Amino acid sequence: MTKIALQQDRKLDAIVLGRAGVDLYARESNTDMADISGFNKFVGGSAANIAVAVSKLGGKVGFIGCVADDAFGGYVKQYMSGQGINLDGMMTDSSGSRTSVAFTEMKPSDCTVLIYRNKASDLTIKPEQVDPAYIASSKVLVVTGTALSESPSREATLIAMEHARRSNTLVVLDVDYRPYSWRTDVDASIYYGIAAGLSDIVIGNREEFDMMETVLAPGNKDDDATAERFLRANTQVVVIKAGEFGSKVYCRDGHNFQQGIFRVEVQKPFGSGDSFAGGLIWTLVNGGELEDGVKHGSAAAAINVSGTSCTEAMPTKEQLFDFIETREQSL
Ligand SMILES: Nc1ncnc2c1ncn2[C@@H]1O[C@H](COP(=O)(O)OP(=O)(O)O)[C@@H](O)[C@H]1O
Ligand SMILES: O=C(O)C[C@@H](O)[C@H](O)C(=O)COP(=O)(O)O
Repeated sequence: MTKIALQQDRKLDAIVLGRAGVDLYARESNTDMADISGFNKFVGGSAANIAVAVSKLGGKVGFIGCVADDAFGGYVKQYMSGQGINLDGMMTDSSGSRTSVAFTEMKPSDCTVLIYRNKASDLTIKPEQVDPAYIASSKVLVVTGTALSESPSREATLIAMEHARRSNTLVVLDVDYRPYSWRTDVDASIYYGIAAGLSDIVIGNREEFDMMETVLAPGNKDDDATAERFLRANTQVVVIKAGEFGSKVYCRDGHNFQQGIFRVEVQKPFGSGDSFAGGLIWTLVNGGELEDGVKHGSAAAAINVSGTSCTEAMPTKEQLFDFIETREQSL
């Protein structure tokens, strides 16, 4: 079993950096975008989803991001603070940028998710708006990688990671790769490479590691070789997620293991990665073993994909343990 060393004397368990926005989910299941009659409104965005996941499990969570100075921005902040999330690092931009908005179908597979991110407010966050003392008040900094896609958010993210390293705040990178946010895969792989080297734990799926290997190992599909390549600099753990095939975990000391999934009736595929990260991080900040963290992440993801939203379908601690007790894992 593997323990991840963490500073314990911190006010917050985790600060998540990235986008918080509005998610509009189709009212009808198994219906194409063109035929949907309307949408239900929730708060979403990869980073907000992870923050809510950790908070609902009982963690003390903060957030670094930016929303627009408008009604959607207000809605996102109101919901997140209602979830007990500290918003000292949440900025509001009045320059005409827009809070990220996602529209989704509600289908178990081949599910369209359209994200409107023209002039996205989250990407306007500036390095000088990132407070090193805030980062030093947390056990973990979780970075969602889309924040690296554009300046000034890119520089804000890199300095946040640098502050975290200086204050012994554990850094987790959730790759969260959205191809349309980047000019080219080469650009993306270079910035992700820098960010991965600043991270203690790197979490991504195979396609995301393919992108990160664009320059260094184009065409590689071998998870073992990928892990070896990324277990460098500060990185102690690499997690390679594989949807219905579970996940593989590699540690710097040579230990590795796999985690299967908990089979459920899937309502929609999105939200799995964010709930997985939430369950894993919540376990680690509470002093749990890495193996248990990955199992909790896998269970939280299964619960989430069987629900009809991302944030609202994140489980509480009681729901998570009840679920694990009553379900079989398929390995
Ligand atoms: N259909 C599913 N049923 C149960 N668990 C799932 C399912 N899809 C994904 N998961 C769980 O969620 C984790 C992350 O999902 P994955 O799709 O790999 O992430 P991402 O959305 O970031 O690509 C998986 O490793 C698995 O544990
Ligand atoms: O990340 C977004 O901006 C929108 C999300 O809230 C959305 O629901 C989604 O696609 C989450 O997917 P995942 O990150 O692949 O789990």
